[in-house]
Amino acid sequence: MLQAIDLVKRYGPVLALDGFSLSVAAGEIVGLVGHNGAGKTTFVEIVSYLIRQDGGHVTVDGRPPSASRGRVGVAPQHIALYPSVTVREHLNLFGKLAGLRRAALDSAVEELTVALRLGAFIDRRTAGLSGGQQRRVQAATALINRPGLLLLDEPTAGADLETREAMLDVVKQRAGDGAAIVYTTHYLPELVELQATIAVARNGKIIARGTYDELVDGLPGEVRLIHDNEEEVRVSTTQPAATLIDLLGRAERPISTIEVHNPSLDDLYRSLAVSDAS
Ligand SMILES: Nc1ncnc2c1ncn2[C@@H]1O[C@H](COP(=O)(O)OP(=O)(O)OP(=O)(O)O)[C@@H](O)[C@H]1O
Repeated sequence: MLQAIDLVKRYGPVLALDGFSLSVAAGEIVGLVGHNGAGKTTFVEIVSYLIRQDGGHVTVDGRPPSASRGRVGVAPQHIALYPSVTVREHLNLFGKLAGLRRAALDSAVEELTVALRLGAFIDRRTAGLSGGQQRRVQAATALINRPGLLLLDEPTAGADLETREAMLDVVKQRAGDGAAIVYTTHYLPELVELQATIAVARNGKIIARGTYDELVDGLPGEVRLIHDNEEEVRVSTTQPAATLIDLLGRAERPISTIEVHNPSLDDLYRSLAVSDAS
């Protein structure tokens, strides 16, 4: 559905994209991760035809971004809503712009109102909504016409639990219906929950791509125990469950706290930085 090959984008002396290649199949969720400035938003902006690349090729379902409007739903990182327009008016506006009419539009608005839990504020202007509520409205505008490609740039940034759950449920459902999804985040557990393929961007290119198990399994996590006398034990381990059982079996004092940390995105970046340098 989405194919990007060797994209290059320069901002003066800054090389924002430097041979960025990524493909996403119908029904696939790709979790695009990477440090600040890695090029994720620049990539999303090129695919959504907000900016042009200086080199490389990108197609959506075989067409260039200039001919793909309506097939691509974008929820940008920075909220872009009309402050004095209500949520319902936003959905109607974006739906009509995407070609939906009457019954189809009404049912799409109804479906998203339920799925993204917009009902309590559907007739309020967006200016008065909380950040999490605005995020949900922004996502709804991207989803309204069931586009074949969804670009969701940090759709849960600053979101509360309810917003995050609603968003993840809708994303899973749309992928199940066949949409290709690029999901940018700084939060690895979301990608685990979405069963996403993970693509790691660094310095304007994708340097690794794979399932969670392929990329993250085998990286060390940590088990931390605190005894009732406040003595602390920390063990770095690739097998947290086995290590925890072992430590509990050998503990000679009662334990007041147990913490198990799975590998984080930072652990993944560190491991890739090490393999890059070697
Ligand atoms: N309009 C612009 N003008 C100049 N430089 C830009 C512009 N947009 C992006 N850049 C630069 O391009 C590089 C890539 O930025 P981009 O926003 O794509 O990164 P990102 O991976 O999305 O980061 P974040 O996680 O912070 O959102 C950065 O060095 C950034 O400063």
